[in-house]
Amino acid sequence: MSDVLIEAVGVTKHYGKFAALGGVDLKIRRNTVHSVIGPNGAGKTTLFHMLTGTGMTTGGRILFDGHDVTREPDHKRVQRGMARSFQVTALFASLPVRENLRVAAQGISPRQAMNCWRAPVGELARTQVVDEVLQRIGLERLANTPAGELSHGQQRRLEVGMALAARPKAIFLDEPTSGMGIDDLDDMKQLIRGLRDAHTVVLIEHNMNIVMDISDTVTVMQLGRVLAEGLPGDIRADARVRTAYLGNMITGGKA
Ligand SMILES: Nc1ncnc2c1ncn2[C@@H]1O[C@H](COP(=O)(O)OP(=O)(O)OP(=O)(O)O)[C@@H](O)[C@H]1O
Repeated sequence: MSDVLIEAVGVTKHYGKFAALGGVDLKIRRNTVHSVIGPNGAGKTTLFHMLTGTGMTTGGRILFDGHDVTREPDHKRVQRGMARSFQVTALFASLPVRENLRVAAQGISPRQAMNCWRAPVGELARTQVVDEVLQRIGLERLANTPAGELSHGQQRRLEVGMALAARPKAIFLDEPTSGMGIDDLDDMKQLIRGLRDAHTVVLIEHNMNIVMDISDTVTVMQLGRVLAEGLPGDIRADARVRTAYLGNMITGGKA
């Protein structure tokens, strides 16, 4: 089995004449936290969309777990083991945390899950997955609390849990710490860091302290291309990266 789970080869994405991605090569190794950073408009979200199948590439290839998935729609890639973290709006506010996770573990939309005629398939296995996820996201004691009553930080952890409930090989997190208070950041950091034992994490994150603390590999994008890639320490010290960020953001207060 290859060490690489996800590979992008010369991926381009054009919107009319504008190249949002100008030929991106990327290798994401299994069981690592791989962060994608870069200034606003660098192409991070577009790259996520191409990797997860939310959008289709203009050119190049995307390989996942040894399969060429370039032309596969997102739901097919989900079946192969890719998951994106849900948005808070995808949580059922009035349903307990446990029930939200149970719905996600069924791999179907919340609305379908509300269909009471649906047979309870694999109930035991699902309960086990839900228990595992509850523990991972540190919400066991709030399992019976409606999702709408959780703090913002807890809801963001539940979003990650919703993606985990599908037992993905790769989990894509787009700014999982956005809007979080300082108290919640450490919990999220530990959660993401810990995912590597069973998952591969691809992360877009603007908080440089977090990126530098929890990443195995950092890819820096600029103007739709990869500017630099390497270990966090090397990226922090890279002169080109500092220039791209106008010198200060990348230090994350730890220059
Ligand atoms: N649907 C679209 N049509 C035209 N241009 C687009 C479209 N989506 C993205 N772009 C452009 O592609 C470029 C890359 O956008 P993208 O959202 O991927 O950047 P980003 O690195 O995620 O930025 P941010 O950090 O601000 O989220 C930007 O210049 C953006 O305006």
